[in-house]
Parts: sequence; structure tokens; C-alpha cells
Amino acid sequence: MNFFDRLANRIAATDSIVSVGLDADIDRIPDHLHEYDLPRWAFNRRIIDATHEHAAVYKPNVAFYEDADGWAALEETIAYAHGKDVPVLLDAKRADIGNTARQYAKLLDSADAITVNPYMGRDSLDPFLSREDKGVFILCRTSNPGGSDMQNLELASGETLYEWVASLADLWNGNGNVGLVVGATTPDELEELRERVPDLPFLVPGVGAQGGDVEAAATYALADGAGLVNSSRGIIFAGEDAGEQFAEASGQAAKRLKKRLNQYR
Ligand SMILES: O=C(O)c1cc(=O)[nH]c(=O)n1[C@@H]1O[C@H](COP(=O)(O)O)[C@@H](O)[C@H]1O
Repeated sequence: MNFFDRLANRIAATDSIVSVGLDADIDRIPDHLHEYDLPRWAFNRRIIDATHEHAAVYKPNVAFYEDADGWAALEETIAYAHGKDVPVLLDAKRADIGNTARQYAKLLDSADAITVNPYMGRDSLDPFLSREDKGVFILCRTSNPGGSDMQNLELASGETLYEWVASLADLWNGNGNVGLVVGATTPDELEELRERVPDLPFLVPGVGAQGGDVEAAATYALADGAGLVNSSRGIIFAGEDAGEQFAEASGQAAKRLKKRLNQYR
């Protein structure tokens, strides 16, 4: 079964389109977890225990794990999420020339889906796109303040660069495994892109800590039952001041976001 069918099943089973972002910032995880060999894994395990009923996927951003202990923590986290039947979307934003991209694509051996950067073109994404059973989310209109610097440039055709990326992504979807990353901080673009590429599921980050539009995110994320709205810090650090009980607040935050999103879809 391909990734988006599995995701649609997971969304139906949990009644949730919430992507819980496991951005386990080592400087923000509770003090008492630093006595463990792998504090980020100890943290994630507790977050997963508290949130998995409300999680359509977990989305660890690899930036928070790119050191020796980090990779070990990430592998433990992925295996544990799978043990709870939750797919894992690795936020890696990768792409490169062919032989390098083939190495990056090995990240998909343990994860179910990945984020990639389209800037180097089709061949740089082939090693990801050819993994028919895995999901590939292509950065399109990102949520950060500088997202418009390049993505909103107008091309000779009159389209913007992000619109062109969306159309290319549609063309590259021969295996039915392509989605787009579109931020909740630009709701007009979200709406317009949903019309342009009605068949591509969106990963919509930017609600919560970045203050994006929850209603627009939920309204436009889904295509054929698959699509995601991510919150990372807003969920995993919801209990930052609660000491050893921190994970309870995360469970409540994930449930609250699920319910809010469900009002609009
Ligand atoms: O690809 C992403 O997930 C992503 C794209 C984007 O446009 N904006 C964005 O915030 N993200 C990621 O989504 C997460 C957002 O985290 P919070 O702002 O803490 O919810 C981070 O891991 C970001 O790297």
C-alpha cells in the first residue's frame, strides 16, 4: 500500500490530521531527562506515549538529531513510533546530485516519508520519487518570513515560482507518492494551491509557535483523505514548566489541536 493510502487510513482511524513535530531541542528538554544516555530518546518516548492517539504522523526534524547520539535517539524514536502504528515523516529537506541523493534517500529505509527541496530539479529528487511506497513532500511555499524572497518571484509565464513548483510536483507524481509543503502563514497561497493541484496532499506547518492560520490549514491540507497539519514546539514543549509531568500537557495540546482542526474539515 502506498504512503498516502496508509496515511488516509491512519487519519480515519485517529480522526486526526495532526503531525506531531518531534523537534527535540536538547536545550529545552526537561532537566531530569539529562541523566539518560539518550535524553532526546527519553523525551520522545514520553511524548509519543502521551500523544500517539492524536497523531496522524510524527515528524522529527533531523536538524535536532545530526550528531552521534542524535542519530541513535532518532532510530529509537522511529522504531517506537512504528510500534504504536504511527507513520514517521522525516523532515530532512534533502536533495543533491544523483549519487549523493541516492545516499540521502537511504533515510527512507527506516522512515515512511520525507521532505525534499526542489531547487536542484527532477534528477536530484529521483532517488526519493522512485521509492513508490514512501511519501515525498516537496517544499513549495514555506512558512518562514523569507519564504516570499524567491518563492513569490514572478516568472516570464506570469506564474510565481511556487506555483511552478506545484505544477512540476504534479508532473513528478507518476508513482502517486508526492505531496507539497505549504505553510499555514500564507492562507491565500494555501487556498490557491489547493485549486491548482487538487490531487496532492499538503503538509502544512506553521500553526502554533509560528501563529499560522488553523482554519485555512485544515480546510486545504487534504486531498483524497490524506494531508497533515504540523505543530512541533506548540505540542512537545506545552508542558515545559510542568517538570516531570511535562508529557501530559503535550497530550492535551495534541488533542486540542486535533479538535480545532476537525472543526474545519
Ligand atoms: O518542512 C517543514 O516541515 C517546514 C516547512 C516550512 O515551511 N516551515 C516549517 O516550519 N517547517 C518545519 O515545521 C516545524 C515547525 O515547528 P514549530 O514552529 O515549532 O511548530 C519545524 O520542524 C520546521 O522546520
